[in-house]
Amino acid sequence: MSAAQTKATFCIQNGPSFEGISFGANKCVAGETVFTTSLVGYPESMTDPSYRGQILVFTQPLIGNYGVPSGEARDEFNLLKYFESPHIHVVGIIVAEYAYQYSHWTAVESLAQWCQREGVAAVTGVDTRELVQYLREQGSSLGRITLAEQEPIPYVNPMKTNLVAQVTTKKPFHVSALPGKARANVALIDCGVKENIIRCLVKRGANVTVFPYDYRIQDIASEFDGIFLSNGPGNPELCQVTISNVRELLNNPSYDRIPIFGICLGHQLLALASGAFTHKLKYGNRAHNIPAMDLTTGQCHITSQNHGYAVDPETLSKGLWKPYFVNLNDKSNEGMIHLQRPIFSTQFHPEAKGGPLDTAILFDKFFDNIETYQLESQRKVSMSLKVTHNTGKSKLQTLNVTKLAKERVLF
Ligand SMILES: NC(=O)CC[C@H](N)C(=O)O
Repeated sequence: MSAAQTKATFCIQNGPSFEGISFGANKCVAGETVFTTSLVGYPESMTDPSYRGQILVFTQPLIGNYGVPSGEARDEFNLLKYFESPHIHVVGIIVAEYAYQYSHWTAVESLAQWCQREGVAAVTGVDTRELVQYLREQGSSLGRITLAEQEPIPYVNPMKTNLVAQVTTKKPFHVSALPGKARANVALIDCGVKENIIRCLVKRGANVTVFPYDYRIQDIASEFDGIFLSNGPGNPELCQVTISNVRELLNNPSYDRIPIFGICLGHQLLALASGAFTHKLKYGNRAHNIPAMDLTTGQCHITSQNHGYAVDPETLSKGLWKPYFVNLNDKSNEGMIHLQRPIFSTQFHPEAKGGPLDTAILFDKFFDNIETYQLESQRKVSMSLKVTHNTGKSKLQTLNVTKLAKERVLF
């Protein structure tokens, strides 16, 4: 340890302590301790709003060796090219060995510089094997990082707060498909959406209007060809306002053909809105190689995951919903599908980032549902034209999307 290095202690509430060296912000932090077994993708995981308030332990022993790409870089849709949101959401990270030397053609700074700039604590030199064995035995636990001589701060349980309210866009915003490529208008309820989910929609030709998590989607759903429910942090049961909005949407017979797709928290909220239950998993599933079997085909897909809660499949309302995917490691629920309507959701992340892209086909399935819905709606309009000479108002007339912000509104 050089003179400039600061000692750090990572303590688990009612559990072991680990001594290490700080390479992040000069700050004590507390949160829920979770671990990921992913080998790559630390910039994506750390900027994923679903990790809000957590201390993330990487089981991959060497972290930081490819540095951190630019948070300014944008793609052709004006979406962040390398990050999943503009800022880091974990409060701290724990690694076995921080790579002080980094090298990658996209890197603009080191992981240490990035953590320091973003006010995120980071500790290296921890035996993450021992730590993860403890977490697997005891379950996700509260933890805190204390630096050198600083006073320890109290443990905090972020799962008791409405984290979604912190990460959602504060005002609606709009991301357009490329000129000449638009084929659908999708409303996205932002509970902490990852940039790549928006990209997966716009690159398939959706004009995406993103709404705050508490926006009354049931009042404007008729303006859209499909509804998307995003991923997000925390306990899904604390997101009551979204649950009750989605419930109203589901219960409104005039929307019974509208396609809905939910991912991770979106899946859990859809389940709760439909009357099912969720529960907290012992230590969650955070990895890029989790096998999930499609129960409609028997095919197994390797999936990217990051969640601490799961839907109880036995509580899905029989005759209306059925489980869609199952986790082949722990048999937990990985999705649900409506038996009559074009609605489905997954616990895993088909958009990946990081992780395998095997299940990206589910976005195509959503677009197939959208196309069918568009055809059905056109047929209805032409029938009502014959009967009532209705002018068939074009969609998105009442919502002036051109006036909306073009990226998430943070404050
Ligand atoms: N990635 C997510 O959307 C996570 C969902 C939820 N916060 C959970 O931990 O289960």
